[in-house]
Amino acid sequence: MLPCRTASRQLYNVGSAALPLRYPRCAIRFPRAHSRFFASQNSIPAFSYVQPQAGPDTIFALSTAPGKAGVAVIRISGKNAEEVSTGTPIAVLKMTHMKKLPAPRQAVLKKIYHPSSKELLDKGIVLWFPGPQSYTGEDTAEFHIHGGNAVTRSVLDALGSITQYRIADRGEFSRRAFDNDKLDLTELEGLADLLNAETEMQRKLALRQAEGSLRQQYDGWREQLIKCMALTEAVIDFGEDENIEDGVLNDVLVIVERLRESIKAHLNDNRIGEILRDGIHITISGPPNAGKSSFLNTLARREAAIVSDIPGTTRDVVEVSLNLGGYPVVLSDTAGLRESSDLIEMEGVKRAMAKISTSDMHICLLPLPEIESFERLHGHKILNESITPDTILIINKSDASNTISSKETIERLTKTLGVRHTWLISCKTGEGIDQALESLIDFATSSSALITQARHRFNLSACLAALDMVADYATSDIVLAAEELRQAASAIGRITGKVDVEQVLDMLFSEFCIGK
Ligand SMILES: Nc1nc2c(ncn2[C@@H]2O[C@H](COP(=O)(O)OP(=O)(O)OP(=O)(O)O)[C@@H](O)[C@H]2O)c(=O)[nH]1
Ligand SMILES: [Mg+2]
Repeated sequence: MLPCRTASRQLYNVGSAALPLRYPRCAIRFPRAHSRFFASQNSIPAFSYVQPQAGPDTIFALSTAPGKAGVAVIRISGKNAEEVSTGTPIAVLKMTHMKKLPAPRQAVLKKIYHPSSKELLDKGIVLWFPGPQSYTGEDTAEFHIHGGNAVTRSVLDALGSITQYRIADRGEFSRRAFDNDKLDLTELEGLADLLNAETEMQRKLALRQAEGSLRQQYDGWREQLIKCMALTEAVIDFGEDENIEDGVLNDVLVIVERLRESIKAHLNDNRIGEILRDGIHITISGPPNAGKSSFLNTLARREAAIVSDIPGTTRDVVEVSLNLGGYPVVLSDTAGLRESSDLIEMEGVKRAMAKISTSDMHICLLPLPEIESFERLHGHKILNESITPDTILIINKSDASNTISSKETIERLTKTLGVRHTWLISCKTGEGIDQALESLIDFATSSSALITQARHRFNLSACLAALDMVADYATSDIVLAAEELRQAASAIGRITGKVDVEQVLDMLFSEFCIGK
């Protein structure tokens, strides 16, 4: 099987001209569907197969933040060297005066010298990670040195003096890890998010993704699709052959149906992953004087918005960025919703409505003392327009009215407005605030793998659309069904960065023993 694989890799690089290479090597009859397969490889997006970087260069960079620090880590990565006299081993040996490389992954304390002038630069820890058991998959070394500016510069200069050593480009270590199949695109995105995470929840989400939570899920789906592709191709080419079992197509449809359900459920997640990554946008709206600005200030724990008993105090949108229980939140206070002849106030109302429509979560705040009149008037026009079943109704000023006698009114209003959640609070006494906060946070809790990027959602939707077509074509035109399966697999492959025809062939060979 190995020569086959090698030939196939060459195919990727040189295109269809190299096709005949694999036939004599594999000594198999090559069916017509496979030529269709190869022909379609031209449509694979550029990043689906990443050409390894040309040249034998070894890269190095300061991996810790620049500036004064206790320790600075300099990382070096180069192609796996056959001999210790090339690539990464050179720096390790020449700069520490060691006769042989240290044991892999074991810290050794060494003096560090300039490789040509032999000048002593620092004393630090040296770590050696022979490829492929390293972050990049290449031979890698780390120097943990003193974190002073002059020390780090001297060691970086010394590394730069070694032939074919160069400073790494931005993200080049990770790029090499991707090229060497150590990480897929979702893990790389998770890693980037982890470095940018500002709240506890963002950290957890990014770490889960960097650890491969999405990769496992998507790779599993892709594997299933590849199996379906192999089965369908076999039916196309050997349909009449007695080796093909009955009901193969049915098996494909069962798998496709299962995948459709799983992908649909994954897509139907209220965008929680993206929201957590980018921050939850919550808008507070309601009639004038309901206590919207007071609620914003209570959550922000500062006087971010002006509070007064004059209705119509807030005229514009006031935004505050918060960390609510580890979740990044952008909270917007808005102008009170009411009809007015004041042009400025109406502009504020317009802005409030626009904010509500673009936010991830909408809170409608009503004052308890006026709740009866709201019910009698059936709210009012603008207020009603802003409320959807996803709106969270918060009744404020519980201290200013009898909550027991209002209980029934609140229940009726909740029903009339058709909202699912209603909470009772008092910004004045703090009653119900903690529960409201907790419920707000509950909205964003989930332990499953979450979609974190619009790119994933786009490709998953494309995959789902292609799977819908598979079900449609399966009985009428199996060749088109096979093409839709290929589209579905490439859509998933575009998320992880893998689109590889080789796996389909492997699966086909193993399941049907072609050429036996
Ligand atoms: N008793 C009581 N008064 C409150 C409570 N919350 C806010 N208030 C008072 O209600 C009045 C209006 O509060 P704001 O927070 O300015 O109300 P708003 O909804 O932002 O009003 P506009 O900006 O005019 O739309 C102020 O006098 C607050 O002190 C509460 O829980 N209980
Ligand atoms: Mg206000």
